[in-house]
Amino acid sequence: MADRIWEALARAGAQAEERSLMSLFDGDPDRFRGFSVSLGDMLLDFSKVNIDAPALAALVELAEARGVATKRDAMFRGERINVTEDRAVLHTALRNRANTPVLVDGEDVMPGVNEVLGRMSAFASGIRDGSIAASDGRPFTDVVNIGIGGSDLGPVMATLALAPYADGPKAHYVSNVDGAHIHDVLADLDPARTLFIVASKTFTTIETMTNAKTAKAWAAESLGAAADRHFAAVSTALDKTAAFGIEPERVFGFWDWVGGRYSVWGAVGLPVMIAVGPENFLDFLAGAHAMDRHFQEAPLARNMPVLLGLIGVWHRDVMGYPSRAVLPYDQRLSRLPAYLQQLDMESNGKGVTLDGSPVSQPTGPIVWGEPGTNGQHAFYQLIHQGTNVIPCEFMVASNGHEPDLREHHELLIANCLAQSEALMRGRDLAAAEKTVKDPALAPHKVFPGNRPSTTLVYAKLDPYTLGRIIALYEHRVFVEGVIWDINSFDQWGVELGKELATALLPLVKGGEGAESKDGSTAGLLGALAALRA
Ligand SMILES: O=P(O)(O)OC[C@H]1O[C@H](O)[C@H](O)[C@@H](O)[C@@H]1O
Repeated sequence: MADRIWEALARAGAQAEERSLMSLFDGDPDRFRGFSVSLGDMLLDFSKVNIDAPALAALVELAEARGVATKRDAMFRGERINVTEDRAVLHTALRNRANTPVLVDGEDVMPGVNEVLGRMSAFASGIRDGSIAASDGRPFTDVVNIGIGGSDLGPVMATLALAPYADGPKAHYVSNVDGAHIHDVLADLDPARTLFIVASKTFTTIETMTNAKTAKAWAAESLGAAADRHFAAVSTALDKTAAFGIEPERVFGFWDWVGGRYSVWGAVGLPVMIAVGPENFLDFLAGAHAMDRHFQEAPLARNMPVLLGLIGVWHRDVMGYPSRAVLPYDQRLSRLPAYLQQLDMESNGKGVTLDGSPVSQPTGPIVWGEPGTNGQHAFYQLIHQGTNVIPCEFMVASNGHEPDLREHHELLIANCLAQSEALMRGRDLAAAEKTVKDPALAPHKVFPGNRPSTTLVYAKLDPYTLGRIIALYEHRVFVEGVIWDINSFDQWGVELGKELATALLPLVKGGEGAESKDGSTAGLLGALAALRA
């Protein structure tokens, strides 16, 4: 069944190679309506993807044949779909604002979810109003989250995205084990007014533990034993947070059924909640919940995450494009590409199917991007005229948060729409010749065009909309993972480097044994040792 659909898709792809994107609009005046999908004020336009109605129908048929709906329902029901770690996948329960029961092994997880959310809200409110004070009784002015990967990227991205809503203590983030990171963050802070949140699902991650120890020593240097009152933790490993000396009432837990890169909706979101307040944080959850409901209820052919996933599969597997660019025309989404790199590439950068056999087709693409308009003045050259076709995913709000700067926003929107139009239209040699005096220059001014893009528009980047955007991308990754028959919820690929780093550390410190390494690694160890000041 699926083979037949793939064959039909391959034929559709060959046709698309021969056809101009513009011709699809010529043949269908209603194309925008047919090739876009809405959820409230949010609209995803995919009419500038080189796909026609039969190809779209074949993709939807593929989603049906691969069991996207059944697997989606199994995820929401709490089945152990993360088979290699034997875990359920229930980040959706963290934002289940309907509070309907969600069972794992027959037990409803919602009371626990609500309890942590309630404790987070009380703690965040206490920090914000000063009733939970620093050791000298004054309010905290700064919060430093120490975490990495899923315990960092989500809160960093969301804190920046929701900056207009931030009225609490200032949030800072330390992730890199490079001492430069914690050094530069602490340089401007007063230990007497700083709260640290040590966020680590496992509470073993070497970067986070190293940074946490350094932070503790820094705080203790001026506060002595009172430094303990400047620490909180977010983890699933409550024994380890206790061993680190963090009081149990300052520990916010989550569960093994929440993957790190899917964890911003729960305790990992604590620094965001402290910055913007519990109400805004709940709006963020409500937005994600609205997208969850849409994903569960809308027919596949009108389902935003399903369609975005199918477009991803079309570009990756049918058209053979190796990467995709995420281009938010929204400065406050400038950390979204980095966030999506973990979400997408750690989830779908896999080479074996669920049963361990090699995949038979390309899986997750390379995801990258920067906000527009900055990207236009940097890498868009390659997107327009380079030799790879890079599908672009634009996003832009109808309104900024700065009503006095409306002209800026109009320019932003004009640039966003101009880019997708230029990518689609291109400019042929005849048109290029008209723009130059010297005909030898004309080929340099040719734009191949026919370059696909999607555009997501929304009223305003508020907490509810941010929740919808992130949940949209989470489910898109899920849909693609189901079609590729891979496990989107494990991350074995990050292990080998960690093991080797542990083994290399004694050699970096000057220990014997470099000769047991390959020639390059031994040579680099020697070169770095020789340069050591
Ligand atoms: O939250 P932690 O247990 O400290 O993990 C932090 C990160 O490190 C791991 O190596 C994984 O690649 C990520 O998925 C995870 O988010």
